[in-house]
Amino acid sequence: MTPVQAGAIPLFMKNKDVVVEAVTGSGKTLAFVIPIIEKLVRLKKRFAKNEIGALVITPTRELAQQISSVFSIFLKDSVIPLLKHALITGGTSTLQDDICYIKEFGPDILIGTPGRLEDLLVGRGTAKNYINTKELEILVLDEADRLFDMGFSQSLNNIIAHLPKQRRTGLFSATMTDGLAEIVRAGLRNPVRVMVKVEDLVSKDVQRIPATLQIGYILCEPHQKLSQVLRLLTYETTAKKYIIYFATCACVDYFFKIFSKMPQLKGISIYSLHGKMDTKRRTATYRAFLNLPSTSSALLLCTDVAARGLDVPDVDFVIQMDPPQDPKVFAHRCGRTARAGKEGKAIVLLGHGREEVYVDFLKIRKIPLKQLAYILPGNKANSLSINDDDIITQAPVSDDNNEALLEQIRKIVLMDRDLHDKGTKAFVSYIRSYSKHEANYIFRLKDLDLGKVAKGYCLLKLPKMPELKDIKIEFEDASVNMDGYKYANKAREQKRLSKLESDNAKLNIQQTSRQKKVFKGPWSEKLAAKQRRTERRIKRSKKREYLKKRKAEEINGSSDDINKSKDIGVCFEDEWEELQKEERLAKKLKKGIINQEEFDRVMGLTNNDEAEV
Ligand SMILES: Nc1ncnc2c1ncn2[C@@H]1O[C@H](COP(=O)(O)OP(=O)(O)OP(=O)(O)O)[C@@H](O)[C@H]1O
Repeated sequence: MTPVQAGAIPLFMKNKDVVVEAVTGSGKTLAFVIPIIEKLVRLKKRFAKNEIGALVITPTRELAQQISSVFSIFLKDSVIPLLKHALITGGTSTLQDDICYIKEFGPDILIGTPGRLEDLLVGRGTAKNYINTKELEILVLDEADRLFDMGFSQSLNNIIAHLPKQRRTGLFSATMTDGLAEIVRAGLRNPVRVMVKVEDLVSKDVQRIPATLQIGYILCEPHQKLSQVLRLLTYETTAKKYIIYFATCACVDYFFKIFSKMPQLKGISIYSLHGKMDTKRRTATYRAFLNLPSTSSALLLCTDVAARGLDVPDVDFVIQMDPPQDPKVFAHRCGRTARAGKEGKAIVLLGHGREEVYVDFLKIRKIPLKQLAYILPGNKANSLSINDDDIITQAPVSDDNNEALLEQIRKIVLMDRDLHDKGTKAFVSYIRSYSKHEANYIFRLKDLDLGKVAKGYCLLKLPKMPELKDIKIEFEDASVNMDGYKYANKAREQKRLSKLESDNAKLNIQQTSRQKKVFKGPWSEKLAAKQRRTERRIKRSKKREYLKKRKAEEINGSSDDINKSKDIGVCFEDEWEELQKEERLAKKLKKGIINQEEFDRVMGLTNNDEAEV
């Protein structure tokens, strides 16, 4: 057994509730799979088809799938034929499908994600719960701290409220919180805490990462990140399997397209995985990456959906383009390598200045990081040797090779407008995600050089977004004729062209209606018209002034009207009517009941009069 198994299994078997915290890849899965099977076997009891004896809840489908496959090893017909387990995650099957399956198959152990489990165990809306949990013996929450996060907490509370109080409960994670509230919410009774610590053999410091994991960081500018990643991928000759973490789904989509078109990465199979992918594609990608032969070179671009719990064999290198929004996820991401005693490396790219504070922030959390050199083209050998102490260098002010690389990518982007759309979406989503960092005293949007980020995303033009409004950005805008910028997909391009045509037609109509009508008559007429307009303007302003005064006097109680009217020398009875008429017409014009032409006609304004207004 691994240390965490040696600590947790006997306690769980002795009917204790357990809270287990042990570093990534230390074997926590077996620490609950074995006691669940052992306990249910010892019961020597047959559960009814709609009853279950154990429930394992995880935050992601992939993790549930993985745990289910660990159960399969033990519950194959020939080994323990009496117990059955089922994977319930939604996404690929409907609720009705799941109910039919359970009715027919009658599993004793359910493994799943909170949403679909809630539907089955508690029922939702008018739907009734189908599964009977009265006989439930064990509840396990894997990646428990994540399950207690806002997104899952309601479903989790509903499920837990539905389970019998007389049960054993186990919480497992590499980053269990100390929060008592969570333990109470999960309904643990007198829980025993199992913590497996790792000690650095040299410094004797306790750390929260596996002893075989080395974590390094490279300082660079936002527009140098891409070249650093590409150099890491091409220079590290011994590594075969990489995982690269990005901040958002849109970033994964964009860089997946870019990486797939880079000649430098020819020969490496590239996969992408994120939460907004269609479930079938997501499962297929995960399986394909999982089952790759150990000799093939492969790269998985993903979000934090693949940060926790996934046990992909032989991942040599984890690269984080950016630190995660939730600092707890940092150790989980790194922990996809260096599992079960194997060696592994993880690297995070940080910006100069404020972001460097993140290193100390992690150190306090017992996650030690070592600075690595900015990788220049050609310096393969020592740039990645995390053990080498004298390799600390700053990124060079100019890196011609980096500029050439960005230019190369911009050319790729120019080949398909879809890449420009994806890049813009990725950039916008990145900025939004950066502004939501939990450690926001380190990651402050106002300190981020957005121009350099845009350059690093190889944008051809800056998008309009509120975050960019008041910020001064230095950005070299590539002069692209957007109207002529085509989609590689023919149907999409055709659609764009049709839209462009109709937009242009609409614009023309608007422009024509707005265009001034040019006066083409003789000079003398033009002058007379101008004279008439000036007179009218004077009259109108006098009227307005008079009416204003009159109103003020009405309010003040004075009634010396006639004298006042003589003072301003206006015969206002006629003009009062004219003014009222004009006002009525102006209202109609505003509401669109009449058009400008009718207004002019009724008011006695000729086209010529109006021409220069
Ligand atoms: N006793 C053991 N002997 C050898 N290998 C083991 C043992 N227990 C587990 N392993 C292997 O160790 C690897 C990691 O195990 P597991 O996925 O359970 O880690 P974990 O602690 O849950 O990690 P994470 O925190 O990332 O979820 C797996 O490949 C597993 O097969």
